[in-house]
Amino acid sequence: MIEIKDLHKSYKMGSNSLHVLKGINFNVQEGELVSIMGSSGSGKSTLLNILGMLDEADSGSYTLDGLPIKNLNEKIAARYRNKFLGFIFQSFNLISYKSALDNVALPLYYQGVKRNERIDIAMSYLEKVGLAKWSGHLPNELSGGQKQRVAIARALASNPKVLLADEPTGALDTKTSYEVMDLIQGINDEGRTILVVTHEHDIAQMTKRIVNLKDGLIIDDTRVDQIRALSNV
Ligand SMILES: Nc1ncnc2c1ncn2[C@@H]1O[C@H](COP(=O)(O)OP(=O)(O)OP(=O)(O)O)[C@@H](O)[C@H]1O
Repeated sequence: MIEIKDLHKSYKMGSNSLHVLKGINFNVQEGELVSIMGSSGSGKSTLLNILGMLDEADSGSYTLDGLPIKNLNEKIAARYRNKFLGFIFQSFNLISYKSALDNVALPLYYQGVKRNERIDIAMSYLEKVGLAKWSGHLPNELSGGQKQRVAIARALASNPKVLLADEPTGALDTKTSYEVMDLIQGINDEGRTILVVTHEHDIAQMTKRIVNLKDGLIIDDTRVDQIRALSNV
């Protein structure tokens, strides 16, 4: 589903340049649930932004579902993003003056889906995340966990192949974090490919594979069941 080869990215700062990704290689198969870990500044968000087609690498290649992602004009990039990718953010990024239902329906509006159909689809995803009863509520009438559920329903509404989650539990307490990860696991069990950026080890342990970044390089890439097997020895 995702193939990354020798990816490099630097940021220019005046006459200096900061080399953030220094040759990243990794593949994600369809249906995987992968966490990307690493300390602050290791390049996690930079990598996620490139995977999300919000930024481009300086060199190397990125292939998404067989399509090379390079030099796309913004219109085509936006079409690919809508078709392939759903985003979940730490701060939920819900529109404050729209109801939960309208927030979930918004990506469908941009895809040109008719209003009645948009509402039906959005409602079915709110049901899926357990929030049908809250459909008419504004984001500030919801708890953090409920807001993240709405954001997950919104990410799913356009039926993307891959979900990209940037610190999805970063603003939540421990119990709510585990509930949101349970939901993410359930969505993955249905076959959806999911990448989760997190700096929390407990959260990464709830995925199936942990990729560790350090100073712009992958220093470890391990299946969680192997870690469990080793810790049981
Ligand atoms: N747009 C930018 N311009 C200049 N430097 C940037 C930019 N974005 C990120 N950086 C720098 O690149 C490095 C990697 O940042 P990045 O946000 O990818 O790390 P991260 O692992 O996600 O960190 P955190 O866990 O703190 O979010 C940092 O030193 C950061 O200051």
